[in-house]
Amino acid sequence: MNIARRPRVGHIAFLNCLPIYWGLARTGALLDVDLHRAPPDELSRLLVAGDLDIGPITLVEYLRHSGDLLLIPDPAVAADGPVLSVNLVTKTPLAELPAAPRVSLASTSRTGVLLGRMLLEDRYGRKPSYTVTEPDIESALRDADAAVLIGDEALHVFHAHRTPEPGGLHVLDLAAEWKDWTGLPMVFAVWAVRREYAEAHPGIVKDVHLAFRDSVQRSREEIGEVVASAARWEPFPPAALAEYFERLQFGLGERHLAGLREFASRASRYADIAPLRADGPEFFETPGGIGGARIDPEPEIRL
Ligand SMILES: C=C(O[C@@H]1C=C(C(=O)O)C=C[C@H]1O)C(=O)O
Repeated sequence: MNIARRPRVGHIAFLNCLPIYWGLARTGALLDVDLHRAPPDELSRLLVAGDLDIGPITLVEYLRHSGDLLLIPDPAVAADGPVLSVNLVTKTPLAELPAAPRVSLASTSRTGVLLGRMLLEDRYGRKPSYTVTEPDIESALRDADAAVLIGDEALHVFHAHRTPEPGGLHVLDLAAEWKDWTGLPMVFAVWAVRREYAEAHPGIVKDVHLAFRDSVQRSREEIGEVVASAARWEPFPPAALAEYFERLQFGLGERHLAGLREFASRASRYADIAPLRADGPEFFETPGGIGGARIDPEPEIRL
């Protein structure tokens, strides 16, 4: 009997991850992982607790637990400018927001809400009081002047209020604000592996990494199909989905790492987050390098 178990891998239950997982179904790699689909706060908790082996973790929780984790360079959920789905939603224009506004923070978010706090306090000079609420707009704005929302709900609110109307809500894209403030991309979620799992199963980690890399590449090549299949089930028109997937970035380049480090150094002033090591973040070392032989070799295809 084969007693090996599949790696337990997280899947954020948001549209933004569709292009990351799309290709796993196309290549069959989906059958080699035990996939858990949940909101990002839940996935982060499971990875930190050791109930998942590899997968997405919101940047703030990665920074809190970086000693137990190794970063995988892609995928990631990032944006260099507007992301459309991490928003500060206000009842008045930002300039008219009270000096001490009541601000709701979506319960599913750790990174977007901390970014919102940084901007409100350090950039816009407010002294908010915060409440964590359910992640939908009605709950969030019931007793508040403003709310930080993420994911599909934030994307809905963005589209509903894209064209400002008298008495309507105001939507501020926090990744765009971050870029304006720092000149850098914003990284919302990274993929990480538990350190002990990486030590015990480096070949599996490498294969999972390469499967995700292939998947994202395939999605980019077949983006029309990704959009068409999402549009069948999701309440967004194809053009909105195409625009969204165009905005999202799914890997960590040098500028993303600079953005990540900048966020980490500011974050340690707000929350119980230790500064990153000077040479951090620490990456999973792919055995044989990314271009090296696969642990589970595939026949080479020659044309
Ligand atoms: C861009 C997004 O990034 C998300 C934001 C997160 C957070 O704020 O903690 C967590 C995971 C990411 O998927 C989004 O969900 O809209």
